[in-house]
Amino acid sequence: MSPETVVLKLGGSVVTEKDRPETVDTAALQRAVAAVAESDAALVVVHGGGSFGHHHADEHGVSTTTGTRDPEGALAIHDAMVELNRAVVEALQAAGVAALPVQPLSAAARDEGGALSLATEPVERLLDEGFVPVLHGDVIAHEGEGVTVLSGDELVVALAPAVDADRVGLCSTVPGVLDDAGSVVDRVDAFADVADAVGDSDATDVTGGMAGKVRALLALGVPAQIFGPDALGAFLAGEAPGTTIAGGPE
Ligand SMILES: Nc1ncnc2c1ncn2[C@@H]1O[C@H](COP(=O)(O)OP(=O)(O)OP(=O)(O)O)[C@@H](O)[C@H]1O
Ligand SMILES: C=C(C)CCOP(=O)(O)O
Repeated sequence: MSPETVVLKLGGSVVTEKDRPETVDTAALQRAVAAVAESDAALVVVHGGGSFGHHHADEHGVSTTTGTRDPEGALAIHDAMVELNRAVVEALQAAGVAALPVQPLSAAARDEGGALSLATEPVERLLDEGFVPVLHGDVIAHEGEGVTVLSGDELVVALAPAVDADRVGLCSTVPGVLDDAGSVVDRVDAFADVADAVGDSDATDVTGGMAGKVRALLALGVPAQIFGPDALGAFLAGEAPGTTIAGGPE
């Protein structure tokens, strides 16, 4: 039987110290990498910005909808993400994972309405050839705006159908989507279920924190899990920890 295909996002808040500019959380990254190295799945890994991308994007006033035409600002955001990507890829390779970087700036764009197009063939082919493509949130060309931020959550939504993912997981610092009382919500079928509870990130974050994540995953055709770092091994072993975001048409 061929292994299942899994799209996994490692939250920037997991692999970096989100409140300290451009700082990798080496211990957390190592724990995540160790769990990934144990997995038999055909994996596509995506990681977020954490204290690398968000801090620069915020400084240059760039979000997923508001762009910049300042090439130096755009390069500063991109370079920070490439640096984090290199740290993730090197940590994965050191653990024996056949990781290779894929940079969205050269593979994705938005139209005037913000709709994303992503060239997924390189990712599909790398996967077929036994590699683990590692993509990252980035800046991408946006019609009428210059460049805007592309979040890792959007990448997950675009990649899952392209690679015919069996499962999708978002590993963040929280154990799942939390309700008003702070308990993990088992399942979300529509944004209205959690609209009052979900909000932005606690740290500098230009892509919408948990609210953005839930909205993005609801657009997906397969169920997705949101869970914390302690549950990464369980998710990769086939369990459904944290919150299930039901996906499919709302
Ligand atoms: N109801 C909620 N349940 C859980 N987290 C919430 C909720 N409302 C807001 N949040 C915030 O959303 C954050 C998770 O989103 P965030 O974008 O920071 O995660 P990430 O994907 O791990 O990081 P990055 O965006 O850097 O990749 C939590 O740390 C918390 O601060
Ligand atoms: C801030 C940048 C460049 C990437 C954001 O990706 P995210 O952390 O997945 O939302």
